[in-house]
Amino acid sequence: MKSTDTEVAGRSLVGRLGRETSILSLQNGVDNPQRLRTVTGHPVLPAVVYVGSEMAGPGHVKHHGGGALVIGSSPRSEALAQMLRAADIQTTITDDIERILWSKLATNCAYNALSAVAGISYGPMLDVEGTTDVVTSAVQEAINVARACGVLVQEDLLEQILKIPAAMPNQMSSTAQDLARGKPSEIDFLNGYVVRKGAELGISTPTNRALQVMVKLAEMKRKQ
Ligand SMILES: NC(=O)C1=CN([C@@H]2O[C@H](COP(=O)(O)OP(=O)(O)OC[C@H]3O[C@@H](n4cnc5c(N)ncnc54)[C@H](OP(=O)(O)O)[C@@H]3O)[C@@H](O)[C@H]2O)C=CC1
Ligand SMILES: CC(C)(CO)C(=O)C(=O)O
Repeated sequence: MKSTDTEVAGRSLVGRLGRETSILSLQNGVDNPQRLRTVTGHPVLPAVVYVGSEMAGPGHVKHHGGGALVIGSSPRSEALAQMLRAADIQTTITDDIERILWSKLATNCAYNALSAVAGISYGPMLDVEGTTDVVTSAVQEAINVARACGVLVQEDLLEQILKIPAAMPNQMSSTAQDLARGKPSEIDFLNGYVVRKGAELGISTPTNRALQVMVKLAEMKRKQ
């Protein structure tokens, strides 16, 4: 589910889970596992989802690239990973899930809002002069906030992020898909999270703020 639905969906699980049940959070953003733990009282395994997909119609999932999962380590993770691998889902376990969650968040901060506001797929985005500067600035701000939260991302993160448009040229961000479907976006949990944490920790995040506001304005326009 989307980050906007985490509490409602989590609460709906309360009373339906076995005492030993762990929950897997297959979501973008970095704070969903903690929010799910708070409402369910159950262990929650964070997962980072490396896939580009969309619902092209009822019962029709369109795959644009990727397909791997990285899940956080826990006593349950190996059994879960084996189950996922048996279903042909490439799954790895990491002791450093916070770093990977933040790296994915930086990726979402780079492209989701731009794809959503322009209604454009990733392929041609970097051809527009200045887009690389905006992406670089959004990623650098996210890295600064991650560092202030005690999380060091990989050194070549920006370089990897700049390769994504070539790797998933037809992908529209999940935020673009939300806007197109008239659904609330997750922007407050993506660029918005970086802005909130940045404000808390005294780190300036003007590019992420602008990207968040642009998506909020597009959402407002859709409602008019
Ligand atoms: N799409 C992509 O390419 C990628 C998405 N992600 C992340 O994965 C997560 C899910 O995204 P995605 O699958 O695209 O989202 P979708 O909007 O396609 O699907 C969300 C699903 O959650 C269900 N849902 C919503 N509220 C509840 C609830 N209270 N109880 C039970 N189910 C509920 C919805 O049901 P219903 O349809 O009935 O409303 C829907 O089936 C997000 O965090 C997203 O950022 C990560 C990587 C790539
Ligand atoms: C496609 C991808 C990986 C990058 O933006 C994504 O996570 C999303 O659209 O939310």
